Amino acid sequence: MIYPVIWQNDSVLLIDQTRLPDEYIVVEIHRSEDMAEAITTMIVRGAPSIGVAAAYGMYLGAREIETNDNQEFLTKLESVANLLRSTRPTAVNLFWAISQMMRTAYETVGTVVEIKQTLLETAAKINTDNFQTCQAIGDYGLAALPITPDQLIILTHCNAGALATGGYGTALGVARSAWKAGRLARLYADETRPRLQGAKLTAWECVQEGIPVTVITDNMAAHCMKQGLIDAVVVGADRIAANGDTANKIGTYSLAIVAKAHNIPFFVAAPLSTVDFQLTDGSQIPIEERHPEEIYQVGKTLITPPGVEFYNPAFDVTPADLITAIITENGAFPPGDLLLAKGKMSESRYPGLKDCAD
Ligand SMILES: CSC[C@H]1O[C@H](OP(=O)(O)O)[C@H](O)[C@@H]1O
Repeated sequence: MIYPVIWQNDSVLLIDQTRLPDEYIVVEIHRSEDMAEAITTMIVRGAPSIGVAAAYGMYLGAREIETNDNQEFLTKLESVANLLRSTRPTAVNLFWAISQMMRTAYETVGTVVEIKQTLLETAAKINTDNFQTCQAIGDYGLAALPITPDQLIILTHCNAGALATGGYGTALGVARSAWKAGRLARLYADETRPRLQGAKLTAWECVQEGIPVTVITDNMAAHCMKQGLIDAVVVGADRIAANGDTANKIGTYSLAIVAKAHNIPFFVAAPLSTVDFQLTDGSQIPIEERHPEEIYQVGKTLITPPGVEFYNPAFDVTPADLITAIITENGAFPPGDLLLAKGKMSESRYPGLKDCAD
């Protein structure tokens, strides 16, 4: 099993996702500042993964605060939270995880030393819970997939796999569950310009586990659908508004339009910690813009002449009416029924779910 974020020997180990598939490099993170850098530079990436990473980053910052005064500790911990909040704006899981860690710090009755220990335990719980959540998403997704006489071909976009989560994956979790159940013939993976998470990361995960995978360029998806090669599209999410509008990797919106045009079911797979119930619709989701170098440079090759300008939004928003169902750890729901999905979650699990403030 692939775990992108591991606590070991008093430090956080991250699979460096910028080095895959050529090299499998693990980096050790000891300080919150280095964790923030790892999130910003996408050494660790994927909405749930950066939530887990931020949670451990909160602990790494907390353990460096030298005081026995609880109020001074909490004030300084807010500074750690603000540093981690400044890394990437779109994935609400980052803000949700930080919110859980701050809630833990405020609600733990004890010494600063005891609060620090509880913070480490909370980060570990967010990590292991996400793995279990993804397994539930995978199994509910399997049940939601179309029933076909033959095995299915699923198309996915970017990487919503084990690398993007606490393990197992969301969209790839559905593919894994279908593969284990003998219902998946093959996964088609959009390469996903400009960062190529599909070609580099989704393909790598499939090869590691012997799941048949075909990589296509993003502009081939419509042709594949027209040829009848695709039975369903399953993607991840970075932030979902209360009405089901979903922010995900750039290119997801056009994929949803093409799926609709070909009457192919389009699923979003995401934990409920990805739903921002404070947003009424997708127009309020902040969209990260990244450095244009990601567009004009592929490896060491420059692909555009000097003198051009660039626009590099890392995400787009798919309207709820293009989404067949949102698959959560509590089941698959129409995009407009997310409050019903949340209602099925025991409040005691994450009381802070409702305050995923940025
Ligand atoms: C499990 S959902 C992961 C989600 O995050 C990715 O974005 P990035 O690679 O920029 O962190 C992509 O949108 C995936 O669908």
